[in-house]
Amino acid sequence: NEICEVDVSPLLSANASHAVRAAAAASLSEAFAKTGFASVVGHGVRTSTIETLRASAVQFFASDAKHAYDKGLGYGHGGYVRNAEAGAQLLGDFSRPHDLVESMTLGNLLAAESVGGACGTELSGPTVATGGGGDFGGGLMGGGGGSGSGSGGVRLQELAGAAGLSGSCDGGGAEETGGGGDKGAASGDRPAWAAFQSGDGVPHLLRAPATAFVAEASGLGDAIAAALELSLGVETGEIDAVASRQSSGVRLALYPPLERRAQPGQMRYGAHVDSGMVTVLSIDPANPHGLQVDTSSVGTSGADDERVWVDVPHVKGALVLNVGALLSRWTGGRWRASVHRVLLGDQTKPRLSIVTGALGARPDGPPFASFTSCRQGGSADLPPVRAAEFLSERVTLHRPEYRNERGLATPEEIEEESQRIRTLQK
Ligand SMILES: O=C(O)CCC(=O)C(=O)O
Ligand SMILES: [Fe+2]
Repeated sequence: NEICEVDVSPLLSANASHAVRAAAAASLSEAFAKTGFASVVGHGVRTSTIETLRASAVQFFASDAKHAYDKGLGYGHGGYVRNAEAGAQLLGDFSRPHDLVESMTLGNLLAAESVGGACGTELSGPTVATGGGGDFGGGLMGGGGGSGSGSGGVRLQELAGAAGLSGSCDGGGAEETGGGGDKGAASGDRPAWAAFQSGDGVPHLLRAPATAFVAEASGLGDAIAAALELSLGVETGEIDAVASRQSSGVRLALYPPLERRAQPGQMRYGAHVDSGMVTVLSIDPANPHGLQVDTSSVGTSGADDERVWVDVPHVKGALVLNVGALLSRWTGGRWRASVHRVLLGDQTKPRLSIVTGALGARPDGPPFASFTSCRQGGSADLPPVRAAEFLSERVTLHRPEYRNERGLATPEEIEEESQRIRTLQK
C-alpha cells in the first residue's frame, strides 16, 4: 500500500539520538510529500484511551441527549450537527447532496491551552468551529477557541427539558455500551440529562475521555514540528510564530448505518482536502473501510476520472495523519494536502471517526506565505494568508447552505466560486 507506516516515537522522545530522530523525520516527511498521509505508530496515545473515548462517543450518539448540543446554527458553531456538512464544497463541488455524517465538536478541552488546536480552526470567533480537531474533516476542526460554548447552560437545560430527556438517556443501548464514567451521574435521582450539561457545552460523558485523548496526542505537535525542522530545515522560531503545538479540540464523526439508499453522488464524506495543519484521525476498528486518498498528481482542480483512489489501510494501533491546505501552502507544497473521501463502505454498520489535530495554526498569527526554507521564489508561491481568515472561510464552506448564504444563484456564479476555491491550496 502506498500509505506509509511511520513510527514517530523517536520524535517524541528526548532520549533518541539525532540520527534516529532524523530518520523518523525523513520517513514522515517522505510520506507527507508522496501522499500527504501516514499511518503513525509510536504516537503516544494509549489504545485504552482511544477505546474509552470511542465507547463514550458511541453512547453519546445513541442518546437523544445529543440534540441538546445542537445550537441550531448548523456547522461551524461547535456542538452537535447532523447532515450539516458537504465536504465536496471544499473542492468547489456544489453538485452533491450533504454528507451522511453527524458530528460533535468539542473545543477548549485543555482550558489553559484553549487556543491550540491543530485542526484547522482554532479560531475563537462565533463564526468558526469551536471544537478542536482541527481540520478535521472536512476540514476543520480547529483547535478550539471555545467561545461558542458559552451560554450553554440554560439553553441546554431548556432544550433537554423540552426534548423530554429527563428519563433515561439511553434510547436502547447506552447502558450496555458502557464507557463507564457516566453511569453514576445518569442514575439515581439526578435526571439523566443533567449529566450532559456540566462542562459548559462539553457533555460530562465525553469530557474526561476526550481530554485524555487530546492530552496524550499532544506530543504529535512536537513530532510534526521536529519533522519540519529536521527534514525541511524550518526554523523553530518560525514554526512557533505561526503554529501552536497543542490541539485542544476533538471532532467525533459518526457515519450512521443507512436507513435508505444514498442519493446519487452522496458519500459518507465527499472528496475534499482538510483545511489546517495536520489532521489526526482514529479509524473505527469495527468498520475501518471507506477512507480513500487520491494519489494522482492532479491536485484540487483535477477531474473525478483523473483521480487514482487508494484505500487508507487500517493499521492496528495507528493513527492516520494527513496534511491540510494551510500547512501545504506554508511548506511551499513540499507536503501535500491530498484529496480524500469516505465512501459508503459497509452501509449497514455505523462508522465512528475520532479527529483532532497536531500542530494548529495560531488564530492570532500574522499573514504568512511560507517557511523561509520552503520558499520557492517564483510563480508557484501562493500569497500570504492569515490563518484566522483562511480557516474561518473554509469552515463556512462546509455548510450545505453556503451557496444560499453567499447569494450564489446562477451556474456562472457557482462556477466562478468553484474555480476560486480550487486555487486555495496546492
Ligand atoms: O472519517 C474519516 O475516515 C475521514 C474523515 C475526514 O476526512 C475528515 O473528517 O476530514
Ligand atoms: Fe478530511
